[in-house]
Amino acid sequence: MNRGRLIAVVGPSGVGKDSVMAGLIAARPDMRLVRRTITRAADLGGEDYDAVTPDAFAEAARNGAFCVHWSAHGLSYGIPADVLRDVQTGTDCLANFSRSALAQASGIFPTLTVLNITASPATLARRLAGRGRETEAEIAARLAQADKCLPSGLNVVTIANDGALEDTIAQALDALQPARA
Ligand SMILES: Nc1ncnc2c1ncn2[C@@H]1O[C@H](COP(=O)(O)OP(=O)(O)O)[C@@H](O)[C@H]1O
Ligand SMILES: O=P(O)(O)OC[C@H]1O[C@H](OP(=O)(O)OP(=O)(O)O)[C@H](O)[C@@H]1O
Repeated sequence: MNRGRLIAVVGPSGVGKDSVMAGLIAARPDMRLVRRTITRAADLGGEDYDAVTPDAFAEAARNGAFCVHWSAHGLSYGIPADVLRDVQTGTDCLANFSRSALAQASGIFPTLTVLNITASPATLARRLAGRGRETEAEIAARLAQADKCLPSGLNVVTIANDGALEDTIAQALDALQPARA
């Protein structure tokens, strides 16, 4: 079977995951940019997501709407179930992911590829404040979780995003080639 990859983009809050993903999709429109379901108020920016209530999320999860879901920052996040079908039929799918959900995802997606974005603590703090989506307390809580480890044994590409976004995107595009094993 001509399998695609689930490309899970991970890294601390404010590191630039959504920004890098936007650049990747602009250069590789053949990939699917996964639209997540999140129990976050609508229209807060940063990414296009399906905003739902906690009750609606729980019901969707019970009904099998997600292939992977997790909780973080007091929110629930779900990856639509049809991503599994797309990957199995050859489409590379790009998703903003939790480091804590990678072990779960690797059991479902044998072609899981992890794009691990890093930046210094000072860069993270500056970017989160500049983004303006979270309160100061929420930003502090996110910065406290910046150093989470990745599970061992995964296919991981690590790229620093302290410099120009264009450079990071170019490195990521290069690292994600070839598209097929
Ligand atoms: N290389 C970069 N240089 C400068 N600003 C950046 C860079 N990458 C991302 N940003 C900015 O940092 C903020 C956080 O980026 P975002 O993509 O939302 O991160 P994440 O999804 O990892 O939380 C945004 O305001 C974004 O425009
Ligand atoms: O387990 P972790 O790797 O710490 O990730 C926890 C959550 O943080 C990010 O969410 P979100 O996009 O809401 O936040 P961010 O933009 O501030 O990273 C990421 O997509 C996960 O859902």
